[in-house]
Amino acid sequence: MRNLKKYQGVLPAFYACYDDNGEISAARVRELVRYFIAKGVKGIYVNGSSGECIYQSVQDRKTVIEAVMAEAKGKLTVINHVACNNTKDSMELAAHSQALEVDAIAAIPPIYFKLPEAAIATYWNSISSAAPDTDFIIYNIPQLAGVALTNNLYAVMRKNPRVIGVKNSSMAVQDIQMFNLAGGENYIVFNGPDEQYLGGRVMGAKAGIGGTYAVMPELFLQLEKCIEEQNLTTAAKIQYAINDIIYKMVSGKSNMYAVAKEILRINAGINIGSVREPLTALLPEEKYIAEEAAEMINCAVTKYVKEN
Ligand SMILES: CC(=O)N[C@H](C=O)[C@@H](O)[C@H](O)[C@H](O)CO
Ligand SMILES: CC(=O)C(=O)O
Repeated sequence: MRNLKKYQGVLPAFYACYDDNGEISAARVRELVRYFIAKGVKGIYVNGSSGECIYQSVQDRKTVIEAVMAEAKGKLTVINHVACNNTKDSMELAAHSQALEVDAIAAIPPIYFKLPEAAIATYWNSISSAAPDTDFIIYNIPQLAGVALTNNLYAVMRKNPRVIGVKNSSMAVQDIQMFNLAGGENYIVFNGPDEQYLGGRVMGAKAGIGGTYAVMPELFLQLEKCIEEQNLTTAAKIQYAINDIIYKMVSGKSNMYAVAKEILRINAGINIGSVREPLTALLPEEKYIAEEAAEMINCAVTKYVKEN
């Protein structure tokens, strides 16, 4: 039986950290890692959607994970998403990740061309073969990738001993049940949608990876604690509060990650720049959205974390 304990808990998705010219800043990456260590999260998910991965060059992504590992090694579980939509670059990043001793690599399926499942399996297995001593996590995010992980494809992938589970970002919580039943105890399913962390955990996810945890890690850690203690009434209240905050974050035209980065500036004093085009930066007339969300987070932390 595999020991998957290091993956269990709250794992924020790591944001792209830019300097004032919009280039990756290693120093700002390191600052954000230190913030997560101080917050007490289990680990981080680097270079995923929240890391704006598809807008980063191979070198950008290497710079990010190198800076992450310089701070995080031995302190956080680190999962690096390495898929680049072509096998060659993805394998290069996989090998680079293994050399840096990340805990696991992850990959979305190839997007744009509609490939048969056998080609998707070959893509993932080729990537995994470039990191032969590193755990591999399948990233299922059909609403963005345009391809869904099926039970059949998952069964094929489990023949690869490096595959340890699925980060499931599809919106249906029963998908978590499906992957959990298929893999059993030797595999792990990560909840994707932050809005249903509670639902995902109840349906069998043992952990969560999410794009909004970074702005409110205390709330997700408290939610996780309530779930572990089977205090589901309070857990539901915290989940509702989290969802109000997320709805606020996405209520305008600005990209959600741009809003999140502004919240980090307001609440944590951390400046990691904005988002890379074609994502929409925080519009000046929508700064209030970040300010209101930041305030909502502080109120919820006071109510559910500090007063408990
Ligand atoms: C579609 C998408 O990006 N899903 C992310 C990962 O699963 C989530 O963590 C979202 O960022 C989050 O649920 C906010 O909607
Ligand atoms: C979980 C998430 O948002 C990511 O892939 O970065």
